[in-house]
Amino acid sequence: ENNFPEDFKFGWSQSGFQSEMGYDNAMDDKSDWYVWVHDKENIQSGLVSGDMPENGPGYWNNYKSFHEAAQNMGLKMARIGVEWSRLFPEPFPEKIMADAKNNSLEINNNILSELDKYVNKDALNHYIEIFNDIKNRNIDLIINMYHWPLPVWLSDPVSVRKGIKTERSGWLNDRIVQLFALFSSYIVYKMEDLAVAFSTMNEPNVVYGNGFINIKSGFPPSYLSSEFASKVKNNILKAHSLAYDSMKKITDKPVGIIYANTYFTPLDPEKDNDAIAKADSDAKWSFFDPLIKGDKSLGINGNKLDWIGINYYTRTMLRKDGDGYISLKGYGHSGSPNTVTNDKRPTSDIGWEFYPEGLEYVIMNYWNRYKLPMYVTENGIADNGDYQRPYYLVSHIASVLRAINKGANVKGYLHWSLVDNYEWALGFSPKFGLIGYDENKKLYWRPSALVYKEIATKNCISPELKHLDSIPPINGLRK
Ligand SMILES: OC[C@@H]1[C@@H](O)[C@H](O)[C@@H](O)c2[nH]c(CCc3ccccc3)c[n+]21
Repeated sequence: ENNFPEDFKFGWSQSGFQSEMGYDNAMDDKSDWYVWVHDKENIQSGLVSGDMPENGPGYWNNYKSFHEAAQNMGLKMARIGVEWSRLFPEPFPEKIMADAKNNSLEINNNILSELDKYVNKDALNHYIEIFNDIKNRNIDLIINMYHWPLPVWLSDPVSVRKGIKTERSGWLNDRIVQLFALFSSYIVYKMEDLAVAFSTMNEPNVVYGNGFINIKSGFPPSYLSSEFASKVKNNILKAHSLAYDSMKKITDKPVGIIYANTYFTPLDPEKDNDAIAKADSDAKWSFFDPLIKGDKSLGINGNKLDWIGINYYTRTMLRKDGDGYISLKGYGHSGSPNTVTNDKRPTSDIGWEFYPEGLEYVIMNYWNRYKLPMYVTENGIADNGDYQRPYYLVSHIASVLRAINKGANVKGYLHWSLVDNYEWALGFSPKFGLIGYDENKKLYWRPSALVYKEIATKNCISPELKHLDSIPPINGLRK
């Protein structure tokens, strides 16, 4: 079958912290990530770029130009993140904090209406205005509750980095389980009619993986501790589970979670194959089995997911190492920028390897294991020249279609991202946008935006574009 299903949605994904700021009145300086990227020691040590998110594309103000571009491109779905720190720049009331601390918080209608007194009304009304504009353009919205920043009254990452004991230790402090569920329920309580689906979190695995294991990633708190990493993982699993239950009391709409995925490949298929299964269970099933099948030790009784968001960019090359495995540099996320890997695959502006076939296999892995509906919620490339993106776009969308034709229930493909934005510790240099913006924040389309428009409006990869479902020609441009 060449056509995507009738109700399949092509769209884009976006997060608050990376895209909202850009004008003085769009400032949100009450989040841990804001503090983190302004921290002098983080900048001096090179842990973060020194770029400032307040110089971003300013979605908070010019969201209409983003939405106009998306509508013009024929896009029918957006996954947008809300920022806890914007909505609640000041702490929740004492009583709520105390109840959450001893895990005795009752999330019900009167506590939700109580929060009306503490929410930043301007921020709340502005998010509702933005989401109404999306709805009025017949674009379906998935609201995501958490995409890495936490309010500063919950998280002081510089103290954690320094090993200074603090109550504001973010996901390390058990109280966050109930506080996150309360926050997520409040968003549904106020915005239920504006979304077709909800996600609790974006890439929880990156939060503990980059925060406490790959501490050179520049993610807060950059504190090496596998014990802390698993503590955060467990609190996040509990928080999602409680949030799911509380949200489902207020809405029948599907509630899912969005996860960072890679396709594990063996360096030597003869020798390294059982490392793949172990890596898959460590990286994926150890997170999803508790939520879907239940986990007594975590007090989760299963069925806490209506859909799964698949984020995919590239593969990871593994080699067996004892009864474990190691991932190899030079491939996948750890290639060198703008060159060619040993597998003759081009790499992006930030060194990520071109590996579209992995997306089909990752989708099939999840489908065969859980039979849950999926969205591809992120896929894209840092490619300022738009040299590879036409090929990247078509070959990954073709990979999704192969999975659909094998029976997987994939309901949409959301590209990362519509417009260039703030790439965390790397700042503004990686250009993931189909669209860029100039010094006056005026949007300009890269050629791939027209390729995506063609696919989205025709709901298929038209014959004229089929040739792009291939590895881009590696010519003189590459060293
Ligand atoms: O790096 C591009 C995007 C980010 O801008 C999104 O906020 C984030 O959801 C996201 N995840 C991934 C794949 C996993 C990853 C996360 C962080 C750093 C490197 C890889 C790529 N991306």
